[in-house]
Amino acid sequence: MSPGPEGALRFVKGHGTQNDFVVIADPDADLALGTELVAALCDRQRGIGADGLLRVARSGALVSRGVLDALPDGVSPDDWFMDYRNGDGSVAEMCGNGVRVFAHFVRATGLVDTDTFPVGSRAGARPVTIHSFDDVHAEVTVEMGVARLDGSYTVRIGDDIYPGARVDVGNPHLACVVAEMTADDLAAVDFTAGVTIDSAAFPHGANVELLTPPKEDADGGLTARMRVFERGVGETRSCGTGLVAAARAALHGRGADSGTLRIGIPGGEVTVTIAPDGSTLRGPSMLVADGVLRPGWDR
Ligand SMILES: N[C@@H](CCC[C@H](N)C(=O)O)C(=O)O
Repeated sequence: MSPGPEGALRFVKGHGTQNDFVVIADPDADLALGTELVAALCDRQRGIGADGLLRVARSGALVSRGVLDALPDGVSPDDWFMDYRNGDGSVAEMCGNGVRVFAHFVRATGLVDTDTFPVGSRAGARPVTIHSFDDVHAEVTVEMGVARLDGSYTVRIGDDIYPGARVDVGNPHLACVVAEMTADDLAAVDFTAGVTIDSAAFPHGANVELLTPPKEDADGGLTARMRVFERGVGETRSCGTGLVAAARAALHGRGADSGTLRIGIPGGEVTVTIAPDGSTLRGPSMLVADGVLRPGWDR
């Protein structure tokens, strides 16, 4: 898939647990993806509408075009690179749900013909395993790297203050495991009342997660529920890096540096496994629609 005749642009719409993306294949990085263009494409009234945009390009082409200064850690020039943008047009280092959708897209369109391969991101290479896929559905595990705890901070949401942990998953998070919070309490939190973090502690902003304390289910597994307010987007129905950050913080609160959590978010459920030397995120991807932007759509 590539830009079509007379400026027509093909896209696919996909989501990972309802964190939704416009996916554009641009192997040679020909498109000038400016902030305004991305924001317009992701706008739910004047564009296609999405939480973010995934450009599918060869890593080496992004360096040649000056989109990337250099290849990130572990990324080779021929690797497919997820050039991720938030819905407001800003660039982010990583997107966990985005990697699942990206991997599904390159596998289902035949750009890749194996079930394990690396996906390039600004945070470094993120190896993936495709457990199953067809043109619409896939189940994908992403190796998300080490989730690093980095101090305690708070967030104000409306009139309420929540303590949390700063966690680096390649992008910045403030993960708040809220003592005694039930799923109903979590559902009642009003992000529209305003979400304020300490800008000195988070000079580049942060994604904010609220998580209920993990509980043991009938099988002895740990489960929790989460909501997220994303940098560059607002509340989304899921955030892969946020789920890893929240799982890391929750296990740490239980005195553990490894373990597995099933976490429910408004858009579905994923499984996160944390270990001292890395973490994984397993969940679904859906490719929902193919489309073509009409020339002049943005004027
Ligand atoms: N939804 C994503 C995270 C996208 C980037 C984030 N908003 C940021 O600015 O860091 C995910 O699934 O991880």
